[in-house]
Amino acid sequence: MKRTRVKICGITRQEDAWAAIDAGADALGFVFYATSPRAVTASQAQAIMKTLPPYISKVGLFVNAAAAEVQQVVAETSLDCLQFHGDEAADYCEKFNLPYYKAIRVKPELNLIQCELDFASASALLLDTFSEKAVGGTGQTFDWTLIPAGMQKPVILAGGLNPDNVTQALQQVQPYAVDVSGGVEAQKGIKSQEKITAFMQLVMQQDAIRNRAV
Ligand SMILES: O=C(O)c1ccccc1NCC(=O)[C@H](O)[C@H](O)COP(=O)(O)O
Repeated sequence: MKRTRVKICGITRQEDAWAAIDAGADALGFVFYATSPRAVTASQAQAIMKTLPPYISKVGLFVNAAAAEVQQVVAETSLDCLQFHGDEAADYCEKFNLPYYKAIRVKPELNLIQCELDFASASALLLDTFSEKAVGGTGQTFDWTLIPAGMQKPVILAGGLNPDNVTQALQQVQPYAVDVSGGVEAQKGIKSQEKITAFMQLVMQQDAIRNRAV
């Protein structure tokens, strides 16, 4: 029985965290990147994290942050995992004694098999949309045919997913997990309970169809 994991990223409010958990999400993302409209401080994030039940993964997102900044956030929060969304190298990502995902902003000329080798220590690769305008949270999809068959690491599909396109994404890519932020928002930084629920139901529906077929 296969199940697609779901991370809801860009959590800024306790009620949004709980809307995601109640709908069945596996992981919550907290953005520690000051220029993002979804940015939280360590103390804001920890105030939310301490209300969460067990078995929900708390992921801290950083973009080219100084190592000391990451260390401080790790010390002040109960993060389970780190997500590096900038140009970080593997030896930097490995410094923090926590599992990490490396976000790769996909472009046609990029060799994703080489990325898996470059980030051999990563728990997963998170494939997101490349944009000149923003490092992440673009709300735009990328060309999923650029993902090669036979990737060895778990693939977390991100970038512009929403209730209108997640079914097609799951059918086409069959990723280990999907990651969504803007597609389940009412406005930037504020999640919509209805959109989260719709998104989760579609993922579960697709999993049920896939499991019936095998
Ligand atoms: O959300 C942001 O503002 C952000 C800023 C800088 C780097 C990454 C950022 N977000 C990444 C995510 O929320 C997700 O991991 C993923 O990229 C999905 O975003 P979206 O396209 O909005 O679904």
